[in-house]
Amino acid sequence: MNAPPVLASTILSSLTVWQLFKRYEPTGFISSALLLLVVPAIIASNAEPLPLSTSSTATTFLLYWGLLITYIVLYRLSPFHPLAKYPGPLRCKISKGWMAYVAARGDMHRYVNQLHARYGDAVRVGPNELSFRHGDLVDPILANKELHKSTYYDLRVRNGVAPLDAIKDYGEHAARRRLWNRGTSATMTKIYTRNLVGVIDEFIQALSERQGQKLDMSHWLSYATTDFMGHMTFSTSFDMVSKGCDHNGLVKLVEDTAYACHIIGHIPWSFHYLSKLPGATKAIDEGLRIGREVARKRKELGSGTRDLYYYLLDEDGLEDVKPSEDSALAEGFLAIIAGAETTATAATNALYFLLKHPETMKRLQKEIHDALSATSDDVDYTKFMELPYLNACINETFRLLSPGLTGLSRELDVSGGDKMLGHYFVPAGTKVSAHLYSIQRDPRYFFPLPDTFWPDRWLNQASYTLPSGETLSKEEIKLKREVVLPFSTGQQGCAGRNIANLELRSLLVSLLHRFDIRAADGFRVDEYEETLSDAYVTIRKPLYIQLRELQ
Ligand code: HEM
Repeated sequence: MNAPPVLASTILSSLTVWQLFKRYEPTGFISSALLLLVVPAIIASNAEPLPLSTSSTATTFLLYWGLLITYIVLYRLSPFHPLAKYPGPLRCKISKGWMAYVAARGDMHRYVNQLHARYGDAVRVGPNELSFRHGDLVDPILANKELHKSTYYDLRVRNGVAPLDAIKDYGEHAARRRLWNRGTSATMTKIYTRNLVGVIDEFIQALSERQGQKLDMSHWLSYATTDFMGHMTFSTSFDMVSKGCDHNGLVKLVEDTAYACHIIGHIPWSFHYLSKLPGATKAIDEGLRIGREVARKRKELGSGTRDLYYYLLDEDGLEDVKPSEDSALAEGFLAIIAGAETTATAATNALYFLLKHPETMKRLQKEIHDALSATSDDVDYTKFMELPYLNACINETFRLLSPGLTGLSRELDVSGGDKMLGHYFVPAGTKVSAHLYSIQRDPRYFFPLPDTFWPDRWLNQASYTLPSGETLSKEEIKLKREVVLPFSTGQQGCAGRNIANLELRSLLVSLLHRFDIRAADGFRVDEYEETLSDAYVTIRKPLYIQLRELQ
């Protein structure tokens, strides 16, 4: 063998392997190792005896990998790529590595928003990925059974067992979702209210003992919501409120796991390799392990306890085929990550906006005081759902800062053919998302003051007075309610939305009824929003406040 044949076989085999990658996207460890390591090793071993530079092992490997990368980049930038006509930054078109980097920075919500401002309603945010900023595409993306959850969710799957939110097959999803629906029904929500009242009483008492101190409400709300999830789901207490700290590291663990999943989720195949490196995927493994452990402990309690896990384990025996132990355990971490931090974020975000707009806080407190003074001592928490200004403040909080800041990623099956989404042609195999953060601030749907916290827009009145004093008629106000979807929509929408809505209102009402709330001395309130980190769920930084009990 001499140099020209070695060069020719390297070019030929790298071309063939590139075609294989393009067509079948092999991500398994063995198939990838075979194509990326064994093929060049065979070429190199044939070339080894010759003292030519092209025949050295290192040169062959470098040439082979270099050629593969070149084909991939050239193809992704070429007019032959199926997404060639969609605009977007060069680095997004070349590799998802860039978006993984943006995810690591924590400001993907703002970055994609800027891309839409620059490139328009449809942006190519990855080599095979589109983001849409169009109100009419939200439902066709999130509630469309021709799309399924993208590979972004694959990291949640262990040994072939997926938690509910990572199940792609709609039939399988419906069967598992049935269990969740029983456990989060209206009847069960009423039963959980007892847990909620207990947690909130303890929470308010703990805060009351800390009046005048500088408190991080971001943390305290996590303690309350995590404790509630513990009682409601596993009949256990995580004791965070009573201890006044994240003593078991659960909140930190949820954040670390979400952050790691969010970065690696952009390049899911890399997980195979990273998981082989000591410590590289520790946060994800640990999160799933703890979730299973908590769930296993609950299972050992037996079927005498009627909590959410009672239904996830099908302890009432309503299913023909009982859920496997593995699938029930897989729901453990989902319950914690989906239920606790999301609600804590919603409540902290609402408080942040209220601190920024003290006149709104005052008006809301008046509504709450009037409502509560008209009721008996035994407060009916479900009544909080009917307070119009509270609902307006919560809707406005969700519009500007939903707890999930990123667009939820969906995928068009490779085998399902190309589709039209609105007037956009979307080739098979493309990942798509509706960028709610951008849509929910779009002046075409929310006018006036699309970027401003102005809850009045949600009230049903004949005319509206803006903070500037200007008056607008109802007809001049734009409010596209149906695109404010903090809980997503369709079959895969939030399973706990009723519970979350009740919990959120109960927390805010209890706080605002009992305390005068101010930003802690020296704390710049704006800092809170600037430091929010988008990790699929929001990772919050401190919101420092001081409380004084109202007489
Ligand atoms: C304000 C609080 C909450 C918000 C904003 C929220 C938001 C969401 C969103 C956007 C999804 C869809 C995720 C996706 O498609 O990737 C979701 C799914 C889910 N949520 Fe919530 N959630 C909240 C509270 C809760 C609570 C309290 C629970 C549990 C009781 C819960 C349980 C779930 C579950 C199980 C799913 C997966 C649903 C499925 O795949 O069918 N969530 N949530």
